[in-house]
Amino acid sequence: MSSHFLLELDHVTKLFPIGGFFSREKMKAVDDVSFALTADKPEIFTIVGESGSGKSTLAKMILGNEKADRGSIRFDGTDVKAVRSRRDREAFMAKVQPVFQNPFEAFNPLTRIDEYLLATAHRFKGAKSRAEKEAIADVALQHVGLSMAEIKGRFSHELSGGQLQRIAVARALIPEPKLIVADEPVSMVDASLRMSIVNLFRDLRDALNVSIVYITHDLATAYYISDRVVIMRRGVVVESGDARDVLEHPKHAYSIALKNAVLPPNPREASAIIRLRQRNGKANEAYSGDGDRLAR
Ligand SMILES: Nc1ncnc2c1ncn2[C@@H]1O[C@H](COP(=O)(O)OP(=O)(O)OP(=O)(O)O)[C@@H](O)[C@H]1O
Repeated sequence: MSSHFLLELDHVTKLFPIGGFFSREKMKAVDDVSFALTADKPEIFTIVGESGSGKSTLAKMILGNEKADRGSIRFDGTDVKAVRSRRDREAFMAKVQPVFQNPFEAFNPLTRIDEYLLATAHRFKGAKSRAEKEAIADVALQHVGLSMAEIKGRFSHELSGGQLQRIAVARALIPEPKLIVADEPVSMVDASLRMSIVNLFRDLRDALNVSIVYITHDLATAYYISDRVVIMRRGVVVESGDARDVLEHPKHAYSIALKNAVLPPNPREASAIIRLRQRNGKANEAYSGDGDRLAR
């Protein structure tokens, strides 16, 4: 019985074809991943890994945009594969909202920013009059430290990346979701604003009881806001647990390398890591022992 889980991934695997049109070979982008978020208490659950480790594929499967080849993903007790009709899909999307990496791509430069929020208020909250839509949008904006008065009539190029990402979060809040899946939400945001955006997730967890799946390659922000983490390498979860335990005392060679690559203990070690990266192309390839990625 799994109804006490908000989100439950059970041995999830995703395969992608490799080697051209006639090849039958497939690689495991996500390989036998299991974890669960309880419905009892909201949390920030972070998926950490370098580029290509399968984080975004996992996010797409949780959002129902990619289907798992093996295993199951259940949200609020329902298999996301069973969410097929338009009506079920809308209901699912109201509960599980995405925030994407690039806020500049999320908004058409020719459309006024407030129009997105008003359209979302209409679609998910059934708001009809402009005043009603604006009131809903304003409440969501207040949660991210903005207001309708500040953004009304403005276009995306008139706002900073940080402001746009806050507006993207506000839009995600309008349907009153239970879960936000944020895929690298601060990597395109100015470094000086990153912490304020990730802090926002913490505030939302506490104020609105929303759980966050936070996907990042950045251990610093992961350490700062996560309740629990999983560390992924080449599709596989190599380590998981309480965020402080895992990030302060990583056990797997890859987690240790990832931590050292972000926070080099001393300059000599940092240079060694850089040399290793240069020699191998990627830090990933410097650590073997997790098997290959070909599907069998
Ligand atoms: N649609 C696709 N078709 C084929 N291969 C894919 C597809 N999407 C992802 N992959 C491959 O699956 C692997 C995992 O990719 P994914 O984007 O999930 O990783 P990631 O950890 O999110 O990395 P990044 O941060 O660079 O996006 C990569 O080797 C990628 O090339």
